[in-house]
Amino acid sequence: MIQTKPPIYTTQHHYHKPNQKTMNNKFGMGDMLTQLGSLLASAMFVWAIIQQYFPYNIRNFFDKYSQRFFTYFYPYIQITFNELTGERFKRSEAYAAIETYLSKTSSMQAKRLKADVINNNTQPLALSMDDHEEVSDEFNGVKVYWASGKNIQKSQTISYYPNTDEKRYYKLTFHKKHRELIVGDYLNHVLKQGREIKVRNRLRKLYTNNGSLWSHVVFQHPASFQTLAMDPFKKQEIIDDLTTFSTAEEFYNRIGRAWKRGYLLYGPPGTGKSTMIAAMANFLNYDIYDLELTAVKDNTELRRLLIETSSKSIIVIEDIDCSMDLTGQRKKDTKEDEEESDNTQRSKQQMKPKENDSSASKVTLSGLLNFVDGLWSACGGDRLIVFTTNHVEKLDPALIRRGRMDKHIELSYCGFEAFKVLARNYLYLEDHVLFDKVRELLEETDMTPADVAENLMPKISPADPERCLKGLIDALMEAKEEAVKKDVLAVKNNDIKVENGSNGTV
Ligand SMILES: Nc1ncnc2c1ncn2[C@@H]1O[C@H](COP(=O)(O)OP(=O)(O)OP(=O)(O)O)[C@@H](O)[C@H]1O
Ligand SMILES: [Mg+2]
Repeated sequence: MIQTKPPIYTTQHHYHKPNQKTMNNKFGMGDMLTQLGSLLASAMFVWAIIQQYFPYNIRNFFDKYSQRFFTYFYPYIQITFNELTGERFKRSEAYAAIETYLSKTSSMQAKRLKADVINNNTQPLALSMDDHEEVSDEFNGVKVYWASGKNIQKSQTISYYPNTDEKRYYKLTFHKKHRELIVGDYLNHVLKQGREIKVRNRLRKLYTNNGSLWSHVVFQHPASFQTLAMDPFKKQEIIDDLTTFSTAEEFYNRIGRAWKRGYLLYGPPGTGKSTMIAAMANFLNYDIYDLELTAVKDNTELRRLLIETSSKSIIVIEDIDCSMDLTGQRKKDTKEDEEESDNTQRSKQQMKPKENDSSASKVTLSGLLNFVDGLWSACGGDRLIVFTTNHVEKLDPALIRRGRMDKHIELSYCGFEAFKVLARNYLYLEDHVLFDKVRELLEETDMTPADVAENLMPKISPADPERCLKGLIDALMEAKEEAVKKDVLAVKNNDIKVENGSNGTV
């Protein structure tokens, strides 16, 4: 319920007195309180005069004793939260949380507001009540009052420019009979809510490491689970898993496990692994730390980097199989692997430093494992770690066992359900006569969502959905023919090898 009432303020010091009528009704003190009210009013008048005309130290003296006098009769408790705290006058976290918490109430109740732009216009204006405004709030049926104010101390030095020291504060007023509730549950609620809103409103960051240093840019990726093309049941399962994880702090505490979760995303290039990470970050409102392992000198540097990551973040290691020499097995098979891998994979390998390169990373598998379930787990707060790979079979089982990588998600070639998401996103199409043909071809051919998306991309303006679908069908038929040709060739090669006495293995 909203209720505003004019605050009573003196010119420099501000004293809040809740509405007299409300007090009478509420506490039934009748005439006695009316008289007390006029006594208080006269005292405040005298006080205002003192504030205006007396030197600072005399004012201070009167302040001290008048405060004691008021407190004696006053049935309300007041708590002040100053903006600046500590020796270095850092901005108080409590003040910031209260400001954020009161933003919504202030925008509805206060008559004078301050506005600020947050997040480079990506969010609505942040409103807070101006100095000397007051709003009310309710918690478990108990009404409390928040007033904003500032103390001004005139500078002692003489300067051409007016130099004042403004100390802002929020003052919380409530009846003393609710002391326990307000000081305990209510203030916890205010601080928690305030922090949560702040996290929601903050600019998220994408960190990348240059050697042992993180640098960041603002993370603004439009990917979302809505636009991610994949099987809807699988998608929902991932969303539920993320939601459960992000709200399970108490659960993790209770079972004595660090609040972390590992995801392994695997699948061919262009199936949406990186897109899914962006969608996860947007869904959870987390920062992303994109860790380039090849740029990390050794395990010590890795440790330092990881300890610096903040909570509510996703730590990503892309193409984990190419990032380091994870297993002896892989080293042995390198030659064969390269023959097997497709062009994209090969180019990824080429971008990584050579094994005998002296500047190559000396991060080891055990260093990484230590971080996944050792050191890293000791840093408080919720963190997700996501590994991606095109070749899950090459990873050391120790790295991806449950507990380290809790959830293994395969992102694969485009199915019909995934195609429908892309058709909706790219062409605003829910259904079309050509959909049946697309379904049939998708079942017979492997095409990545990236390729399907490229074919659905309108090439002319305004978009012609039928033309795009026909273009996709042509591409799918072409891919099907290619695949058939490849199969025929492979069978032929095999036959030749068998004729020549080879056992046909490659
Ligand atoms: N499942 C998908 N849903 C929506 N768009 C997708 C999907 N998969 C791929 N795309 C589109 O294809 C592009 C490439 O996808 P992405 O980079 O996520 O693939 P990847 O699996 O990370 O590939 P790589 O293994 O090469 O890193 C994206 O920009 C996105 O537009
Ligand atoms: Mg990728």
